[in-house]
Amino acid sequence: MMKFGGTSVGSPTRLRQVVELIGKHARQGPLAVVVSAMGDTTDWLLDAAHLATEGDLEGALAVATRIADLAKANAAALAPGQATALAERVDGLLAPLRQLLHGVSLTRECSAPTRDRVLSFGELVSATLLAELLTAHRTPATFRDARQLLVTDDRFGAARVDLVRTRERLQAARETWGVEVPVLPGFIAATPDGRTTTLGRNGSDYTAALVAQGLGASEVTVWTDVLGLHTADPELVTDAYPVAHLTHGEGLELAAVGARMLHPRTMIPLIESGISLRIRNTMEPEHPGTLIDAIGSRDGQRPACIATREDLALLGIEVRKLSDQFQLGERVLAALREARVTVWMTAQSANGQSLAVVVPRPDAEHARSVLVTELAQELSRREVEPLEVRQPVTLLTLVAETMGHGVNVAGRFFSALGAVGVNVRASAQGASSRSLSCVVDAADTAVAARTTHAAFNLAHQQVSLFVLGRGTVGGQLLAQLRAQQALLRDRHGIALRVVGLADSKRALFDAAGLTLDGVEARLEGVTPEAPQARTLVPLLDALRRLPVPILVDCTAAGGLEALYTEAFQRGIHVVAANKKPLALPWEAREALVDTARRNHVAYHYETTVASSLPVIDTLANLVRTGDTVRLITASLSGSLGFICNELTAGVPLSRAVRTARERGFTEPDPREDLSGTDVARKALILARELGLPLSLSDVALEPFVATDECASVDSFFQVLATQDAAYAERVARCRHAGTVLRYLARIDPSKAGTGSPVIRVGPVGVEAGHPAADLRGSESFVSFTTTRHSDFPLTVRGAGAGGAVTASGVLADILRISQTLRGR
Ligand SMILES: Nc1ncnc2c1ncn2[C@@H]1O[C@H](COP(=O)(O)OP(=O)(O)O)[C@@H](O)[C@H]1O
Ligand SMILES: N[C@@H](CC(=O)OP(=O)(O)O)C(=O)O
Repeated sequence: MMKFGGTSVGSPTRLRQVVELIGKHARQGPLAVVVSAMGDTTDWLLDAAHLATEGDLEGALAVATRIADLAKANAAALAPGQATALAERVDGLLAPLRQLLHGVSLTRECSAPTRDRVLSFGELVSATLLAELLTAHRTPATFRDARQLLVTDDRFGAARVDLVRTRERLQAARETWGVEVPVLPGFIAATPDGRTTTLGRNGSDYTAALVAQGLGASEVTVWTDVLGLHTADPELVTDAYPVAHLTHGEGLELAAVGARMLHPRTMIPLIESGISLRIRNTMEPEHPGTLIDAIGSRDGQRPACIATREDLALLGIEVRKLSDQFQLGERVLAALREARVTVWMTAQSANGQSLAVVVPRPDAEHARSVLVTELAQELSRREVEPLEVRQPVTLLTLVAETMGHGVNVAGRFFSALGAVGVNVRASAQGASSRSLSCVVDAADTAVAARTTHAAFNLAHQQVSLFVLGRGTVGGQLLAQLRAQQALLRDRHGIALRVVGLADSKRALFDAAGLTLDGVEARLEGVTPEAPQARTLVPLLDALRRLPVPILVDCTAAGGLEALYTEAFQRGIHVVAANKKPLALPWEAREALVDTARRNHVAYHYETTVASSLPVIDTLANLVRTGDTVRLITASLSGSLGFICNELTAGVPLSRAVRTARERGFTEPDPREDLSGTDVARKALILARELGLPLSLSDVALEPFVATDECASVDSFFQVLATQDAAYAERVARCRHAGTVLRYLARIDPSKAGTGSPVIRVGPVGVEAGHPAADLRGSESFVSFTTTRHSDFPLTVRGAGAGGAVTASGVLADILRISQTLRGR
């Protein structure tokens, strides 16, 4: 048995392949064919019915013409010599459809039986034409009307098949058929009195399974447009991959929870009769595709599949009174069964007091009114809360044969969803232990499918980065990512993907990941747009939907705290080298940190003090472990450290500053360093880690160079040159006194509340033996004198400035988030 889906017969190229495949297999042994409507014909027919109901007959007939044109074009391409005859055939077949649409437009009513009749024309046309085309290509074939073979009840739209009568008819028919290949329309059937019914969307697979069973076929091949059944819908999850071999049980579970590949009932006849099912790609017929049989995979490779069923509604029913007299679950399900509403999932609380039911969204209102009637008395006595309907929602299910044996499957499933901020509205685990289902909002479908799929199928943790700034730090970060990406993925299981890059005026974003080679030049090509922070907010909405989203702030810009807040509120982590948001007035800084905490996201800023040196984390650990910090002394400015060393070596001030700037040691605006403001900010960040509610105005600050009169960076350099001699003299005085000029910060928590400043920042002449005396180049140091480290202060020392080291610190912060998520 071969079944060809709409995707296989939608274009001449594919149809040609179908005719060839059938020809080849028909020569090898008896073969039967089931075919679906061409391309999207079924959707078009639904549109036509809708337009006619609205009274738009012209629109409805135009749709009918579109369907006819597609069929004629396909037929003409395959059998040019018979184009006219086949076109007439198509028109003849569709004439009753036009009459039907006419009728609907007059009555403005399209009942379920009428809708099924309208829908049947898609399959009728494609099966009739396929039989003709096969015959024209020397594979004798005959159209066999499924409506005379498949007997159903009268649940139009989702009819139930009378299996016994259907099997009898198929067996009897087979006796009368000749050697020609029978070509049957999928999806359609009829009631015992001959009224056309349909089996539900994607029902052709079910037709194929039933016909295979009735005719005694050994195998069913479903030909489609993908290389088999994938671990998830490949349209939603780009990383999904085809599964080679599944058990019938897994196939049944996937079908039951709504994997679009398989109609819910397809597996049953196959299991009953031990028929294997293959899913293959029409355009790649050599590829083995997916095999679903009684045995399943023998090589122990058992992928976990994610199925998504969309366009559903969740009905919530809650009993107020604690009592078991309602038998809520039984009554609700019986009422819905009676009303012929399909129930995709139910979840009942352990005490039976609340119940969630998932139904097709188009049936939601009907289901609600059925339940309101069923529970009318209880509702009027206010024993049951008013029914809640949430829609549209998606049923997301993890299916794996070995799930029952795995540890922490549910934990991984739900924490993956939680990590990307997806709310689980209801959940259920079947007794089979083969599946775990949950209901999520429709808007979360893609992100939920991608994250859960990755959590179970991918060896690596995906991380999505939105990088702000491409200056000294941002540029280096991109270079390091380029260099480390492959190693991090292959050796450490972390796949870092830069999805966004922005500077102060432009932004680039691609959810699939930006190619890092040449990305800066591409950003340059974007039309500038300002103000930046506001235009970035919509991109955060896209970022939050990606796995482990992190906003990486490599700028030194002010005012980004609003963007951080927006990020935190969307469940996005922030890694920042930017000190400014941390130097805001105490309350604003607290509010920012608190927003991150409340939204359970990380805000890492190790590089804001002494670049990549482990200062913040060291201090946080001292505090967390109950040590008391008595004094912090530090040389926190790599640039001022460098400048002091240059001055000591006899270099004039203005030249020393220029070199520091060129080497990337200073802030973009060197006045921030030379005024001492940058050091004051860093000292403030450290003091606040101790819980001291201080602000920048509390810092006793003596600048290294007064920068007040300089309106611009250029004028500042002019002023600097006039001070070269004074600074040379100052250094000489220090040398004379046996000291070295340094710019230090001192934090003394014991001064808190005394009126004396806790934080002092300024130039100091230090004597030999002081930890700052022999600092080289741009080296920084921070020393913590604590209760536990009282005799020998805990000292952190090393390169404390520069693009490359800062970027490596930023990368380390990013990795810290990724590793925590992997539980390492
Ligand atoms: N788990 C899955 N594996 C493969 N394809 C899937 C899966 N889930 C959804 N799909 C989608 O189903 C499509 C094929 O289904 P369908 O449109 O019904 O094809 P056909 O017309 O051939 O029956 C694929 O193109 C793919 O986008
Ligand atoms: N044409 C019907 C039946 C079907 O199964 O089609 P396909 O094989 O293209 O999924 C539908 O669209 O629902």
